[in-house]
Amino acid sequence: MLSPLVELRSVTCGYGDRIILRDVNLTVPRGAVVALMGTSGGGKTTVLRLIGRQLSPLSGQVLFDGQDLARLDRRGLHEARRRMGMLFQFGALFTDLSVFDNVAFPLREHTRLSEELIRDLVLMKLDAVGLRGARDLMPSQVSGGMARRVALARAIALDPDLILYDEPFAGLDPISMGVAARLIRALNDALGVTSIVVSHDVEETFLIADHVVFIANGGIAAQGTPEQMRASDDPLVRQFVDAAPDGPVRFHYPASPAEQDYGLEARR
Ligand SMILES: Nc1ncnc2c1ncn2[C@@H]1O[C@H](COP(=O)(O)OP(=O)(O)OP(=O)(O)O)[C@@H](O)[C@H]1O
Repeated sequence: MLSPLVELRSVTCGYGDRIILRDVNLTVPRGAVVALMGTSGGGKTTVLRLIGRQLSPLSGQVLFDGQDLARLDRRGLHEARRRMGMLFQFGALFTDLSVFDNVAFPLREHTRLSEELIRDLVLMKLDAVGLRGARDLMPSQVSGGMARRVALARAIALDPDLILYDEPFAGLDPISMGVAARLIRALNDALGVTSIVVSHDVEETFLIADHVVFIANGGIAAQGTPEQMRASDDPLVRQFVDAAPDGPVRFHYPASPAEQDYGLEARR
């Protein structure tokens, strides 16, 4: 069996004194679309940061293609990151560059390919997301859904092995959401990559994911195929799948007791 492309082994991490994930083990098989879902603030984006090594674990290991990211030197880390395409929430296109130049940017920045070759590659990537014809438009002239697809073309410009998506459906209308979801799956399979998708959108995510991981309360609360998750009787999974407002997910960010904050105790 092939080793997983990404693996978290007993990872504990946090920001400052605050522990966000405790002793987490996660396996992302090659070629799979793995979805990270769960409570707001639960640590989904934190997992992406660990994989990009924008954040280092306090203990445990994060492996990318069998290599412990913490042991890589600058060059090794640069190489590893080059193999990861990242697509963050609102795509963040360079507003003063055309669609074409946005996609060409990483190729110009990280390779010494000729402009002629870059042109072919950019048009291929734009074609893969259905936007070859939009190459000359400026970001202000494309819709939100199209902008997301341009950002995706840019994220795959350097032929990554892994694509990390943070909330790729946020702010999209239902049709663009469906298009984006199918595109993530289609690109995953056509390019032979591995994808990790952080998302709140159960329908779209379950449609395309091979494996769903629910992150809550400092760890992995549940995981399995979308079918297993749909059939699960875990209250947390149910709350998500049924989009129920009440359940084990807490609405409040941890805080000192309200009485104390409002000074009611002192007034008594
Ligand atoms: N740079 C940071 N410094 C301090 N705390 C942070 C930082 N980034 C995130 N956090 C905290 O870590 C927790 C996990 O954040 P993270 O962004 O991973 O959550 P998430 O599951 O992606 O949430 P959401 O679905 O709301 O985007 C949150 O409580 C957040 O406040």
